[in-house]
Amino acid sequence: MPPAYDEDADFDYQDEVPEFPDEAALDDYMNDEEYNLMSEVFPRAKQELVDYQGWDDLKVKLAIFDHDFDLNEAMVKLKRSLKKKKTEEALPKVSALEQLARKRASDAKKASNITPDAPAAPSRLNMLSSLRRKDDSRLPKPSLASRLASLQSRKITDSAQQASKTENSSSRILSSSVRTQPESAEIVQASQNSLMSRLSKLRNAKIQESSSLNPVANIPVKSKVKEVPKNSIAKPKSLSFEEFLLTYNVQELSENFAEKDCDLEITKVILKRDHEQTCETLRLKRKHDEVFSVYYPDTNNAAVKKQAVANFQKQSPDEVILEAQKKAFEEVEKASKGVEKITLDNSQPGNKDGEQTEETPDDDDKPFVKEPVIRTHNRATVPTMPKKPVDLHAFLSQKKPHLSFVVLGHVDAGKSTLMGRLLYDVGAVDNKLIRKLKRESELIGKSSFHLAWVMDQTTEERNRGVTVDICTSDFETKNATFTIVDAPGHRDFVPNAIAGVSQVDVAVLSIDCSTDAFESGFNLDGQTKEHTLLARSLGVRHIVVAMNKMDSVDWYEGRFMDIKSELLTFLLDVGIKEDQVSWVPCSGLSGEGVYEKEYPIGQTWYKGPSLVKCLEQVTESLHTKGYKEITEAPFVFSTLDVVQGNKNNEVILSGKVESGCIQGGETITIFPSEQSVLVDQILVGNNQTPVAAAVEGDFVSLKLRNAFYEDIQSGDLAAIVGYDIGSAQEFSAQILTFKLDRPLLPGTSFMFFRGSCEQPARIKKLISVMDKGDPTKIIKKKVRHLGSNSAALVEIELVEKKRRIPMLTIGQNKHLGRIVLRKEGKTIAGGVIKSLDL
Ligand SMILES: Nc1nc2c(ncn2[C@@H]2O[C@H](COP(=O)(O)OP(=O)(O)OP(=O)(O)O)[C@@H](O)[C@H]2O)c(=O)[nH]1
Repeated sequence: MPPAYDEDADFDYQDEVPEFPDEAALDDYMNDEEYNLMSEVFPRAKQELVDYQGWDDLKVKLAIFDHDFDLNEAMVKLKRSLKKKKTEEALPKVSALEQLARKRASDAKKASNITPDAPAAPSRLNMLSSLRRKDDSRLPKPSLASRLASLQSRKITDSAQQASKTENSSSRILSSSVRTQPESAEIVQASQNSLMSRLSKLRNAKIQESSSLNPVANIPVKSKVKEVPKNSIAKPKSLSFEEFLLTYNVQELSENFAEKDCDLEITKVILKRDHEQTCETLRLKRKHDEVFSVYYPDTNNAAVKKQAVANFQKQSPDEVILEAQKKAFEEVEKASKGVEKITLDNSQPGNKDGEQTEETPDDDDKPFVKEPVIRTHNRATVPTMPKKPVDLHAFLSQKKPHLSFVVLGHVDAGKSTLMGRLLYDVGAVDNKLIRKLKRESELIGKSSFHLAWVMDQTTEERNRGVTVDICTSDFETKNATFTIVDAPGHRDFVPNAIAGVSQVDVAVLSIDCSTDAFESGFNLDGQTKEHTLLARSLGVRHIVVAMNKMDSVDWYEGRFMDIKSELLTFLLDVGIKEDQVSWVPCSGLSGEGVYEKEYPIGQTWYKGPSLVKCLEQVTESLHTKGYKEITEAPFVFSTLDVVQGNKNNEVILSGKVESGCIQGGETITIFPSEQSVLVDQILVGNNQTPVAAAVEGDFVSLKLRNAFYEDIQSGDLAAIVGYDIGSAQEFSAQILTFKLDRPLLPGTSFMFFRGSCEQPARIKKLISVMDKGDPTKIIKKKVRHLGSNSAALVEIELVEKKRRIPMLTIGQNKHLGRIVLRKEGKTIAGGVIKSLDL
């Protein structure tokens, strides 16, 4: 049994960012690009928060992450939720001016206590202050103003280079600059207050000058400084500019000092700080936007807008791939349509009478040949009586019980040989035919296949050595009559196997017991498991395991037991009960264990019945329906084969009586064409012997009169007049999924099989998931996807609206209400139809 598919392990449908228990978790969550950005922004954020309390690293990182690494935004948000530290500077009730006054007073006091002989060590303030003096010989560096000017000009040059780079880079980066331009303006605006706006004029003047000159050496700093009127200096003389700014942030400066009181150099320092901060923020933001954002032309610049629009009109790499994939699928579809058409075209109807209700498929849809058009006819409403009514009581009591069984198994498991042997041994095939087949097979060097050829009748099957189509053969023993359906073992013909399995009550599972053969048929892509799942899904009531080719392992009991134990585990896992399985060692080639041929002397450990005897026993145990049940049920027939008769409008339908009974002279309606036809004769067996009646379970041929051959296909259903069979395009089904490579989602497409009908279909809706052991127990109602090994109620929609499939629910018929879903060459689910949306 495949392990249950863990729905939630593989598929995380949550789009939200998860909760992070700690900093490490957040770091792990970020991709490389985000992590690098965080490493750049985070230290700056921490610096900004030195005056605040109540934060930790995780909180700060989360704020940055939540604001897409926009430091300004993150800080604004974070600071709102934090408290300022209660430092002297931060005391809310003391104004900046008052603090300044206090500080000056205390400085003055300290200065008065210092004696001239013992000069106090110069305070840091004084040192810095003295460093600024122009005539100070210890000052080799340019003044703060000149340093600022040089810095600004460097930044400007950088920005100019950056801008030109941006313009020449890819369309995406161009778009990035498009987007960030207005934002940069906003950021600058936001970070500048009334003081800043005035000072920006000064900065602009500086930018103009410095961009034309060597930023450091050539600027005549003093003269430049002189251009700005130096008003009274409000800054305490004892404070350096740096210290002054450390004491007061930009906001406080702008609020508490009149513009005229501002020292030019204070302004410059503010400018410097502000400019650096702005440049850094912009750089980070641009970097982030390039990586993560989708850009839109939100500028009034027509050229940029045009460029951005042009960029977006090009195909993205994803679109290129999707387009290529789409084309590839179209090619495949086109090719497969052609193949489909070649076979379907054989059954093209002629222009006969009858009302045509189907549209002619348009040429775009079907480029090669037209779909067969199934016409709808006027159906009869009044039943007709049997020509020569039979006493059904007497008929049923004389009739031997009948059993139909399918032969399943991996390719080359010896199915055809086994059935050939069986037919030969029970006398259904005469010696003459066997000799002829032996001669023919020897001629092409395949003498061991002569028994298989009893079943594999077409030239293709004989040449390839594999069964392609399903073929049926009848035989009879003393106690029962049988119909064998030989299904192909090759995986390419599983749809044919489905058609075969859906017709029968019992499956004979042929296992190749020769060395390593069981293992290759059972493991991986072997057909043994898939066939067993089909048998289980399609309502097979008993499985007889033919442990075949035992001659090749000298009837070794150990081999038999090993295979039995492994296979039984699987059968139990898929829901088959132990008493629904029988085990028979045999050899199709030599005949031991098939019918009456004794086992060789070496085989002493198996005392059970031969394969045929075992089938007789099973027939008896399943044959439980009596006269009342059979006669009261509506006659329903499923078609396996359609042959045109010799007479005009004569058609022979071969198939199985699914319920009820029929006699010659009665009228039936065939669906979906809804033509009502008279049953002229009922024929059974390999020799097509006429019989008076056919009852549930019988494989018969119905010779019909007044039938339109071209409107009948294999898979059609027929019923007694008055019983309606619909052709739904949508229906609800209870399915059991097998091992899935991918979960089933609404919209998942697959091939739908009902009997020998197949059509592309998709999941329309997942309604609920139920307990596998008890389908009445609903486990989950809101279902987003369906994993392996789950039982669920789903809505299925057939894709090809023009090809109608007649259907019955499981409540109406235990066999015909069963379905199989396959995808990419694998059986993915089996199920039953619960209700039809007619
Ligand atoms: N030793 C031995 N060989 C067997 C036996 N039965 C079949 N074979 C050989 O196995 C090969 C395949 O036999 P088939 O009967 O064609 O197998 P199959 O399962 O019908 O094959 P498909 O129809 O292709 O799935 C042939 O060469 C047979 O001669 C058997 O009982 N013993």
